[in-house]
Amino acid sequence: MAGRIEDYALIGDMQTAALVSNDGAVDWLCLPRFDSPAVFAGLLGTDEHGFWRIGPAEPVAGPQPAAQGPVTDSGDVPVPPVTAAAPALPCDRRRYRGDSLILEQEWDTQGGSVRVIDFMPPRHLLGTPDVPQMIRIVEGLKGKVRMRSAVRMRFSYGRIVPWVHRVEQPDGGHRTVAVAGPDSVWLDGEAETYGAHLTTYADFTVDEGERIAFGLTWKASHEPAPAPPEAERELEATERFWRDWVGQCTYQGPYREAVVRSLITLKALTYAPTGGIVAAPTTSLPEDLGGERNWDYRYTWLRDAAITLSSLLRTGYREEARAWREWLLRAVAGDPENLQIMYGIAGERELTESTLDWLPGYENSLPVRIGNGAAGQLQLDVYGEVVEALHLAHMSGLARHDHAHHLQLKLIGYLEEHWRNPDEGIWEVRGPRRHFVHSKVMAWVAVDRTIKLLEQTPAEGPLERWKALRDEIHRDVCEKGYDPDRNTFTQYYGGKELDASLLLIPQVGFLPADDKRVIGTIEAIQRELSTPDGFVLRYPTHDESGQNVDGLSGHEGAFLACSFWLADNLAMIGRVGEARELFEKLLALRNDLGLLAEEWDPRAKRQVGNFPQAFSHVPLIDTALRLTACAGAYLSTQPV
Ligand SMILES: OC[C@H]1O[C@H](O[C@H]2O[C@H](CO)[C@@H](O)[C@H](O)[C@H]2O)[C@H](O)[C@@H](O)[C@@H]1O
Repeated sequence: MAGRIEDYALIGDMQTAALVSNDGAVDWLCLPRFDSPAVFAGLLGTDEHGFWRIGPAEPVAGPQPAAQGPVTDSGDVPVPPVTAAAPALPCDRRRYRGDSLILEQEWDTQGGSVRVIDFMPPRHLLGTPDVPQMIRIVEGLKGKVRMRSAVRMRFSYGRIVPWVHRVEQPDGGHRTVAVAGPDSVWLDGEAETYGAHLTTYADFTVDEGERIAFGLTWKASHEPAPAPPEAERELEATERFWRDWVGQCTYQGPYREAVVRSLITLKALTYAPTGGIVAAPTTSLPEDLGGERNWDYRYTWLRDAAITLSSLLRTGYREEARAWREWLLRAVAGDPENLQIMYGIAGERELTESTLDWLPGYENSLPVRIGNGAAGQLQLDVYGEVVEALHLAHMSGLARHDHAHHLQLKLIGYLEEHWRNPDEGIWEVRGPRRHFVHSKVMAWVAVDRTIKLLEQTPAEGPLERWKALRDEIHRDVCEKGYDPDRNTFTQYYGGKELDASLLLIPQVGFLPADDKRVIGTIEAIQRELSTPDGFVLRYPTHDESGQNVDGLSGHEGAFLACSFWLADNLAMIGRVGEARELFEKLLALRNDLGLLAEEWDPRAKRQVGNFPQAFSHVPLIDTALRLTACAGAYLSTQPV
């Protein structure tokens, strides 16, 4: 059974990622890409939908839970029956190894102590870019510990039981292959395996100082068998890769641990071959436990990717920005009329939404969706976010790119014609299109940054006309999107509702932070959209009569990005103590490994939504930079 969302750790190779529970189970793994069907989908169902657990097969140290089974007359503890797949014992400690994506989980048992080291070597290190691997090394720390590995592969998101057979190995290693349709998955290990209950087991004992490795490799099923992984060599190379990557970080402030973990997480969400960035590596982790607010995030949203790039640029990472700019130019090639708000990680446009009806869902949250219908929406803010990212890339010294320049001018040409239209807005609301204030503000950003570009470079463009356009949008928002009676901007023109995306108004420079309308909006959001803990909802999901306003049933949690934006705004208006307090409360919501989902359920006191989520880690970094700058401690030359 799947654990709480915060029980999971992320490992990945920058082409796909796995979630590993604190009981040693890999409950989510899509192969070979982030958006491929999962081979382990236990996260969205049960063990029947696939998992790979490695953990102790003997009682843990200390008082025993009832389910451990009797001790025999001889004093031996029986190996648990194979029907139980493997005992699921939460580890006693876990951490990432230094600043890396290498996970270490440790258990203390009656026989001793053991560590399981999990990682996915970045594929360019392997020289076989199309062949993902996951490696798990069991290390004896103390005494002698009986262990069990249980692998249940279920291809096609838990639906297909593959053909599994053992393959003789000349060197005495143990190899099993599972095949179904286009996929083959190869399990290598130094321990002998046996099959039972459509599961592959290995029971073994690890002594102090001993290391026993397992590897799982995906290959297209029509191709020759892959070489077994060289676990220790790949561990070393993976550790070196992350050490070198983190070494480029320019941030040295007081929140370094949180910032670095967020940066590593963002890097893990990038798809290395193309420069695309997924919003999260999961689908359908619910925003409302047991509800229908379940979405597939394994795609590249222009919005999420653009803000991710801004954070990476601000902390010294230029290569990712260059790669994403190339991705963007390929993905959006063509008429700006056809711009989508999101694409596949290689720029695919067809992201048709469907449901996987055989999966019971995470804690019965149905439906489980793949694809995302939001791909067909109109979200005008995206133009602002993309142009802002291109602008920042330019300001950070990334070499001018003629196509990027041309694209930017084309986007403004499109906006000039369309900014007056209603849209679905930043929150992708599945209700009627509206004149969302945030969308108009971001249209202003797009025009503003393009004017700055034209002023700074010898490029051609209708500068005066666009200056007039910029003024017109500004006037329109201030007239129609601001409620003078309540001294606050509103969610949409003529509406009364608030929206946390309005917190971006001072951040993007639409109005200065000390403008009374900005301060009024911040205070109104604090009053009307805050949870009792002081976190922030994106918008009210219900009107005064209790009706849902976003086309969906149920409630959602506090939106973590918006809560960071509030902290950021408070710092901008000089309420730095309050900002710091809120920021630190938000940091405390991270799991023990520093990871954040999309939302926080203030009633259940649990993380909810897809995990880990770029849209949460980006504002964490941005607010950390802001607070550090407020303290005068951020000495980098990067813009904040
Ligand atoms: O809640 C409704 C919408 O939720 C998802 O969108 C959210 O996630 C996106 C990716 O991080 C983000 O860009 C967007 O601003 C969020 O609202 C979902 O993908 C949508 O289909 C859904 O309508």
